[in-house]
Amino acid sequence: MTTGSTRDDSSVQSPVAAFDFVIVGATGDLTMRKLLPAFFEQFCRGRIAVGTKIIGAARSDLTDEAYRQRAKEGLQQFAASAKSAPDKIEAFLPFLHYVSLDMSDRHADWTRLTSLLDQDEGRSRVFYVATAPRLYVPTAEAIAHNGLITDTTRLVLEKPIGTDLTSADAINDGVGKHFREEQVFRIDHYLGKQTVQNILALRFANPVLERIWDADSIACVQITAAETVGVGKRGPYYDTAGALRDMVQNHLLQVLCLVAMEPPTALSATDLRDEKLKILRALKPMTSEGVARDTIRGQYVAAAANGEQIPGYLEDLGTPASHTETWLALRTEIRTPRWAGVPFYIRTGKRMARKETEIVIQFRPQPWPVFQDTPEPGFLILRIQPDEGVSLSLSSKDPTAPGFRLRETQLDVSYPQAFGVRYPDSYEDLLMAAVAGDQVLFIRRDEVTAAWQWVEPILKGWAEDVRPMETYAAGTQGPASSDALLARDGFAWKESAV
Ligand SMILES: NC(=O)C1=CN([C@@H]2O[C@H](COP(=O)(O)OP(=O)(O)OC[C@H]3O[C@@H](n4cnc5c(N)ncnc54)[C@H](OP(=O)(O)O)[C@@H]3O)[C@@H](O)[C@H]2O)C=CC1
Ligand SMILES: O=C1O[C@H](COP(=O)(O)O)[C@@H](O)[C@H](O)[C@H]1O
Repeated sequence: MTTGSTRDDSSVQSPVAAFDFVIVGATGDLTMRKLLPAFFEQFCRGRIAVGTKIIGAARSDLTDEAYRQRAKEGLQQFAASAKSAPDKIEAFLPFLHYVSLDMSDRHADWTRLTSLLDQDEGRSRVFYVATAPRLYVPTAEAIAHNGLITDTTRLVLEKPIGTDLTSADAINDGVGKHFREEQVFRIDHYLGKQTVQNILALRFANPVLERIWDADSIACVQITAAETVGVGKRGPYYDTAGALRDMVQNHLLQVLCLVAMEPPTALSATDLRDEKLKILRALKPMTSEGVARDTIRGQYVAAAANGEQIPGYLEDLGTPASHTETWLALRTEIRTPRWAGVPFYIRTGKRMARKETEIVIQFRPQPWPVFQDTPEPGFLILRIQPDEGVSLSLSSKDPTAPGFRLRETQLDVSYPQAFGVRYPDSYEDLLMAAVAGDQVLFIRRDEVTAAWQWVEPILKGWAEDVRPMETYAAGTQGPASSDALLARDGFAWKESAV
């Protein structure tokens, strides 16, 4: 893996060879909040060579100067290093250029964009499509039509890749007419998170863990991605997606794959993605009965929490009715020898009680009684965000009590403390990996297909209402029925202490 090292915040690294990076959708939310700040952080670390061009493209009529001014305001608001290094912003802005262009229109005037692009065939050229997904194929076609695809040209596609298997196939087929699979970089920003990449390090660099990483030792796995925010400005998109398409089909299935996969032969894009694909294909298919039994969906309603009145989803959206789930929980299994019979639970939602993304590995209990107290089940918790780290709970002898009384204690590693650095945003690694042509952190077409194949029966079951929508009060962990999903198997959600 060429990416993923944790960096000393003060260290300056050597620049990568100058490249051309076209952001299609350059005035949008994603560009301002994530993409430009990511490049800026890389610039602060010395990674952006003189001669690099970051070319914003959108239909709005802007000059380079006006775009740089917008970018500056965006960086001041969203870039982590903007406050400590304000002078760097001025030094970074000249790398930015702007082209006013409808990138989905092959017959528009592409001369300015063409003239900005370097003609050196060996130079890395990236088109990052940060527009609505319906523009992905027309944009790829227009780029091809205007003769801008070299051997070292890459196309980065934002999620979502489709809303179901058919639409995903249409996007993949459409861009595949012009770009080879090795040139297509389907982004999943969870793979850019250091803590997600660290799942591989924990598992495959620590034999003590890998040896107990199976159904003999592990009783269940819980993956939670809880957000406190609502749908914000992205309501119109979200209402057509819902939590299953927005979080599970991509991010959380990818996380599950990293937790469950067999060791790859090497950390190459092919080996890693082959192993993830095997897990996606081994997920127990959801039947209609399975959807009714093993899934729960919910929508948040207005509630008071922490002295604050939180609006419901319909108020957030400004609509009288919606059938979109803002929360879900599900149970699945992986049909491999390693995982036979181990339930994997996934839970995600908006407007939950706390922001936390974590993976809980619950170990099997002690098979014979030694102590009068029943030891707590052992847990290994991988904290993806925001309190990045890992903890292992151990039953320990309570020194304040007579005899052998047991208490749960923690071995805890906080990554920011251990490494003493700012944690880079996930887009930093991903953008630079796309420039380098390294696909290890990107999703291959067959993974997208397999993920949709598994998700589709759930969408169908929900469309047929085999599992009716529930509501949950904003600011809570979701509908009460989610406890029953685990209780049935003798488990409970492991909630972090607050
Ligand atoms: N925002 C986020 O947090 C996330 C977004 N995404 C995905 O990223 C993509 C972009 O999202 P977001 O930034 O929120 O969207 P926005 O609506 O904020 O921005 C869309 C951008 O596309 C430009 N645009 C629209 N049509 C064209 C066109 N024909 N040619 C060139 N530019 C065009 C718009 O500018 P103009 O109107 O001037 O052309 C604008 O810059 C979507 O696919 C979204 O699902 C994924 C994960 C998170
Ligand atoms: O892709 C998305 O992810 C975010 C959550 O990302 P995180 O890095 O903050 O965990 C989610 O809010 C958004 O709805 C979804 O589209």
